[in-house]
Amino acid sequence: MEKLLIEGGHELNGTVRVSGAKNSAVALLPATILAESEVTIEGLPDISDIQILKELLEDIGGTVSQTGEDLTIDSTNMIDMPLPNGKVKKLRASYYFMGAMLGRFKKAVIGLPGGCNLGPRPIDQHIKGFEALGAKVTNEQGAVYLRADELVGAKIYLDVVSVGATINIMLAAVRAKGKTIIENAAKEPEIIDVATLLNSMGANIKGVGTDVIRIEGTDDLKGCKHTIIPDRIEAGTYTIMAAAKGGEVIIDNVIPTHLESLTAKLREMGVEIEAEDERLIVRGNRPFNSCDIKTLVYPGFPTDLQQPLTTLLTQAEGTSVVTDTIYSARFKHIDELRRMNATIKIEGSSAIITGPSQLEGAKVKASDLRAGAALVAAGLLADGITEIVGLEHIERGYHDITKKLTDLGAVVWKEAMTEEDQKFYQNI
Ligand SMILES: CC(=O)N[C@H]1[C@@H](OP(=O)(O)OP(=O)(O)OC[C@H]2O[C@@H](n3ccc(=O)[nH]c3=O)[C@H](O)[C@@H]2O)O[C@H](CO)[C@@H](O)[C@@H]1O
Ligand SMILES: C=C(OP(=O)(O)O)C(=O)O
Repeated sequence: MEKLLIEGGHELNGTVRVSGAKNSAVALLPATILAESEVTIEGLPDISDIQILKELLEDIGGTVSQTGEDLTIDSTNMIDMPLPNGKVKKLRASYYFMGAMLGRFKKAVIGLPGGCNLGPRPIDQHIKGFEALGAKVTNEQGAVYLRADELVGAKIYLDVVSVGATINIMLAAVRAKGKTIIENAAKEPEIIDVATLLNSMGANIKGVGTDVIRIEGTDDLKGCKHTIIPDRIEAGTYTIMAAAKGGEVIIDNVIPTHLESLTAKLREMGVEIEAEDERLIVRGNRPFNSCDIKTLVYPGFPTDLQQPLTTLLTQAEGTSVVTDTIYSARFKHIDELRRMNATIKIEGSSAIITGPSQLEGAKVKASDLRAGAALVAAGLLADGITEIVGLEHIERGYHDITKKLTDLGAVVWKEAMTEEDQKFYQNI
């Protein structure tokens, strides 16, 4: 087991290139099951979620070959192998095997998904959608069993705006007979990316990016090539880090409109940001103004950037309130930030941050992916050395964060955990 060490205080300068979007990638790979031939996805991030999905595709009989950041998946010989446990529990997006396998085989057995522990993360809307398409869905000993004689298009109204349910229903509906309409659909850019791949395979999906998606089903899907969109959450994380410790940092390979909710808030705080076609130029200008944030579905402020932004708000003058309306308990990073001398209290689904605080290096634990990103940002700002464990969470979503930060001038390295560390971290 390794820990990440950061010597705080160093200014960041230079260019960081953003990788392909995790939340697209984790849906694009299962979507290839539907093609029954060869699909190439270009520009995938090198993160542990992708490694696991690759293995799951091989477990059901797929052939996966890799050239640099590109994967080619041949799904011709895949079978409806049950995937009840083990790897599926290591990530959230294994739930996309439900929609994709149901679409292709009309049958699937998939363990309940894992992913970041952010409080309750039900999948009732996914199941409601599959049932509306004609599947019988049961839950037995932690696995979801799905079976349909045939899938028939239906009108499905989502009670909750859900990224996962919107994509999962799309995956099954592209192979259903007739027309499916998803109402109150989510509008995140990753959903558009998945629909673009499916349409390149021969699907007929209209309306993605709005809250009504119309799908005309077909069994005639084929192989294709697709380039993934850049990761707006990784880009946002580096933008926040650049605001905290720039210097001048260029965030390269971004779609600036995907980040407008963040850049608007950062400008309100006093951060200087120039947006060009595919890059952001960020300059950290102290003092920072305090501001209030409420996470919302896209195009609102993303919950996945709430935790890293909280770290930056510890540097703002006065009181800021961060409210998470998507995951009301997504605050596991707060105790760790307090350990580093931040002044933050939690009231209901809000964190109330009073700044500015000089953060101090400490031994802290990343309990989930974006908590990890928040702690890395705190380590860059802190006096002295910060030690972070829980790297397995960070590596689910950040392609080589150590190298990217080192290239910007941060002092960051990994070390093996000692027995003393193991004992210390068991108690926090
Ligand atoms: C792999 C992936 O893409 N993960 C992202 C995805 O997660 P995920 O797709 O799991 O998140 P959803 O958009 O589904 O969840 C949004 C809200 O709806 C609720 N809900 C969801 C489904 C359901 O059937 N019933 C229900 O009540 C959830 O508990 C949550 O409160 O979107 C989240 C919200 O932007 C992000 O934080 C995650 O990074
Ligand atoms: C919550 C996240 O991921 P997942 O849904 O994969 O757990 C995230 O990317 O911040």
